Amino acid sequence: MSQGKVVLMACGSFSPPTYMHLRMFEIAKDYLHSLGLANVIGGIVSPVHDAYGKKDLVAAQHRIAMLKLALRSSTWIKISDWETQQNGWTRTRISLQYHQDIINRFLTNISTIDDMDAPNWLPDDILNVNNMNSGNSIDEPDNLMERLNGNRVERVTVKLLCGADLLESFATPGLWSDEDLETIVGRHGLVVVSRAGSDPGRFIYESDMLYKHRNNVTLVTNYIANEVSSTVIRRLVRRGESAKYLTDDAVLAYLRTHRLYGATSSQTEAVARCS
Ligand SMILES: Nc1ncnc2c1ncn2[C@@H]1O[C@H](COP(=O)(O)OP(=O)(O)OP(=O)(O)O)[C@@H](O)[C@H]1O
Ligand SMILES: O=C(O)c1ccc[n+]([C@@H]2O[C@H](COP(=O)([O-])O)[C@@H](O)[C@H]2O)c1
Repeated sequence: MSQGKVVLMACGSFSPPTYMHLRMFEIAKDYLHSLGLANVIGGIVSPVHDAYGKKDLVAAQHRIAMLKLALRSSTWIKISDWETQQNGWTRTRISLQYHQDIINRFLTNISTIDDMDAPNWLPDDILNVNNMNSGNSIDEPDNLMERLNGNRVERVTVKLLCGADLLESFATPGLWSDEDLETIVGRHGLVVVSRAGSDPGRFIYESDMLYKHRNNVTLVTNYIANEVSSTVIRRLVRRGESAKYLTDDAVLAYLRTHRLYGATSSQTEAVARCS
């Protein structure tokens, strides 16, 4: 049965963004559409706050600039800087809820946000509210929203899009709160893209919480496996080796210009000579 309108949101460091960070959106969207599981109307990349403190996490302004370069040809994946603008690190449950609330409030034009400018991460389809609401069946009508709006409005669910390694981090002691995980999986839902070395099906089976909510977890097999990661790119850059074709040329040029991850000036000059 269709799960209705969905926005996919990926959280992470993106330090730097790789082709796989963006590719997973395409793979997930195609899978959900081909099986009629959901109508994906947008994608959001939400880079983590600097205070997350992960090793090699460069300043958010750089990560966002690189994401903009990597996503300049995308028609449907947007970047949200909301997490990076908060006073400190934001838990993923809070971020999913925030983005979902804003989308649904915008959709129903609730008075508390009457004067709200549309955030630049809002999916284009949401901006065209009339199109959104025409001729769609409603799986779970929300009476409050219908009353407020006087229309039948289908709510949007923001689901967490992640790689299987992030799913498996749920078992890291003390990393996630049980209550948050229950909400993320039970209320939002997960779309998990396979990654070498991970067995998400078994991981779900072995977790009582995930097994209980397994209908809300979509596993997507990435048949064109690609183990590029930010770690790999940082290592190559640090060693003065080529990271070309692992991420966008413009991302590589940016990180060299700004000497990120130990990129050297000679690398910068080499790029300049070639372009
Ligand atoms: N090759 C990949 N296949 C599937 N998912 C991926 C891949 N690389 C990253 N992801 C997913 O992208 C999201 C953001 O991850 P993150 O920023 O940690 O990327 P990363 O490349 O794994 O970073 P790092 O190497 O710094 O740990 C996570 O959900 C992660 O699982
Ligand atoms: O919400 C939580 O409790 C939580 C615990 C651990 C990690 N996260 C999020 O998961 C993402 C992990 O990113 P990374 O680069 O460490 O794979 C990042 O967006 C974090 O905010 C979130």
